[in-house]
Amino acid sequence: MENGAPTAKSVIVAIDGPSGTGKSSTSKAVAAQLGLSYLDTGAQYRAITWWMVSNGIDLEDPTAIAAVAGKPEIISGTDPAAPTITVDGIDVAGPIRTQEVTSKVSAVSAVPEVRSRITELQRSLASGAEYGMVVEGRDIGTTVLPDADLKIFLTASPEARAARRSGELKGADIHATREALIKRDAADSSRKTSPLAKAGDAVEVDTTELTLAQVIECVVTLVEEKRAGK
Ligand SMILES: Nc1ncnc2c1ncn2[C@@H]1O[C@H](COP(=O)(O)OP(=O)(O)OP(=O)(O)O)[C@@H](O)[C@H]1O
Ligand SMILES: Nc1ccn([C@@H]2O[C@H](COP(=O)(O)O)[C@@H](O)[C@H]2O)c(=O)n1
Repeated sequence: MENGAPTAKSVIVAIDGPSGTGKSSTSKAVAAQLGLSYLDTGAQYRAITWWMVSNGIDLEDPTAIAAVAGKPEIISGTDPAAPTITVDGIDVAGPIRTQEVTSKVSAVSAVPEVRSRITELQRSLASGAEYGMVVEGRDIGTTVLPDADLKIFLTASPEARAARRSGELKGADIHATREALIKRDAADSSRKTSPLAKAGDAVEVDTTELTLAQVIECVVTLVEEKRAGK
């Protein structure tokens, strides 16, 4: 307690789910609203994939990927109002969103040496967040932060997710977008090391029929209830 006023206890929130379910948009808004830090773990896997592509690593060869997994220096800025990501000092926020990186990231993120490297970074950032952090990804509740105070698993129908993504990628074919989402989820769910999965103690929120504002409100309420010890 400071100046007689109660201070909110630090809180760690894990938000997982398949692609396009609204993890990033929800996590950023919840973190901003509650004064927490924010970590986009997908951006970290995209960043290491970008580095591998830029350095001509054979992404069909998991041994080649594993051999260089420790080389790039990846730094994530965790302010939800302006999250950043650099690789060896280069701002890669734009390049990590290209179709090339998106189509290759699942192969890189399936390699155990890549996962242990990135998981270590994630745990270190979460433990250093003074007021707590909203961490979003695929394996946060199951593997990275199994002791998180609150775990959320977002879902939505493939049709809703494809429509959201096609709205972002102007002119993109909705059927091709749907197939690409399903393919990436299948790869992420079937890998051996920490696959995309709902933690047993996660709260599942189906966002198909909800607006983004409704999802944010739902998660903020869950965090507040958790903080109040309900
Ligand atoms: N409930 C919602 N209703 C409508 N649009 C939404 C909703 N939630 C998110 N969106 C929109 O869907 C798109 C994808 O959302 P977002 O990037 O947050 O998903 P994601 O789960 O983080 O995806 P990925 O894992 O692929 O990075 C964004 O354009 C976002 O504004
Ligand atoms: N905890 C995580 C987060 C992400 N990945 C991999 O990164 C890819 C990109 O994620 P986006 O959220 O930016 O779409 C994703 O498809 C996974 O391959 C992961 O493995 N674990």
